[in-house]
Amino acid sequence: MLGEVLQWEYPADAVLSHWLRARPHMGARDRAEVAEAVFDALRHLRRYRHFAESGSGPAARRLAILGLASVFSEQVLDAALQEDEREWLARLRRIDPASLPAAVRHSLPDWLEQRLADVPQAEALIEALNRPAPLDVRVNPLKAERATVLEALRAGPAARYSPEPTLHSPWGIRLQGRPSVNRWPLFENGSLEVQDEGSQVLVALVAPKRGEMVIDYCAGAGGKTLLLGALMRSTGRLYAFDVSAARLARAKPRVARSGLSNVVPVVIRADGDQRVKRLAGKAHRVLVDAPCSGLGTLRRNPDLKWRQHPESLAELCQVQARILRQAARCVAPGGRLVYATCSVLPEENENQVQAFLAENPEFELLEAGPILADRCENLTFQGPYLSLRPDRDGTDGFFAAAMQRRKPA
Ligand SMILES: C[S@@+](CC[C@H](N)C(=O)[O-])C[C@H]1O[C@@H](n2cnc3c(N)ncnc32)[C@H](O)[C@@H]1O
Repeated sequence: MLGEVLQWEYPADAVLSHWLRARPHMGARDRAEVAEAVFDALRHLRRYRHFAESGSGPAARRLAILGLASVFSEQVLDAALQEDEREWLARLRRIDPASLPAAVRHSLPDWLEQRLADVPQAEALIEALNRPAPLDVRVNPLKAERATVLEALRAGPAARYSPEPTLHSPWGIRLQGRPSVNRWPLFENGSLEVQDEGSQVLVALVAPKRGEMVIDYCAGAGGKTLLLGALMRSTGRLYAFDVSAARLARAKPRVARSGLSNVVPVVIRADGDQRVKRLAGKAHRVLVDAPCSGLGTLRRNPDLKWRQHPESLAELCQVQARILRQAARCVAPGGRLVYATCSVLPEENENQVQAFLAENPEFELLEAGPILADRCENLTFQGPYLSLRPDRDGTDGFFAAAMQRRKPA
């Protein structure tokens, strides 16, 4: 299966789910261990490939052994290996990672190692992106209170996942391990959704109010739509736009579970969409959760660093600029435009916002800190943007900028 993942034809989690679905009799623990080993191999692929050069036998087996070494104790794994494999692994265990070149140690392609070097405290960020993430869920404020849900989780079988309130988001609960949240009654009745804490904070920056007209311009499967709608207390109108009908379709059951009645999903065209044109200058808030490299989510999607390349990134940057320009036209005078990504690269983030503001003087940048002060505690701000990082904030990497269309004088 690792061999198939390494063809890069499909995202790793899709290959893994397909493989696991074909093995219905495999136990929950075995499934979790296979998933962990595959993701570990993807996280550390460059380092493991460097190590695998010294072994013998099929390369995918050597990579799999290195992934499994992160899951099983030395004793358990060694018992399943051949003599030469045991000796090879023992030799590797003695290598000091600090002796390896940085890009090999960090398991990054050269181009990405160079781009990340410009980000402040790059080493800490890269190390955090190379570690597995906990799972964050969000309480649906329309249906439940965080304290009540937390109490219920701690009193039931979910207690083994050590539920804790998230530090920054007032709606989040952090779980350790790999719980199957989608089978929990609180999930089925719409009280809980899976959503990274960073994504929750980003919605707080949009801060929609009751009765407003709001557009989630790149709504996808509705991760942020659901919280936007709940903050509007299911009033007003919340357009969920996306060019992908398949992604929007995945939002449908989630909206149904959440109890929201203000969401209007619309499949739009990338250019010249008439529905978008009709909304020119009308929306109080527009969120652009732009398609991006996703490099801020490497903890959960480690294959992204191997699936992206400088050309795909340059293309994404052009798409981002175009979507931002189009979405901005929908913002009413005095209304708010939020541009967000789950990337940590300046070219997808600050640089996009600066270029947009230079071209569109009718928009001004707002300070994210004061907007978030009443809802989200313990956040660090350096400048006007919201920037979240796994090493500092414990969330995936996110960026967001809030802008306002000036009212005519
Ligand atoms: C980062 S994802 C959105 C994730 C979603 N907001 C969430 O929180 O779950 C970006 C989305 O932008 C959509 N997209 C790509 N090009 C677009 C365009 N020109 N206009 C609107 N949406 C677009 C993609 O289909 C994708 O669903």
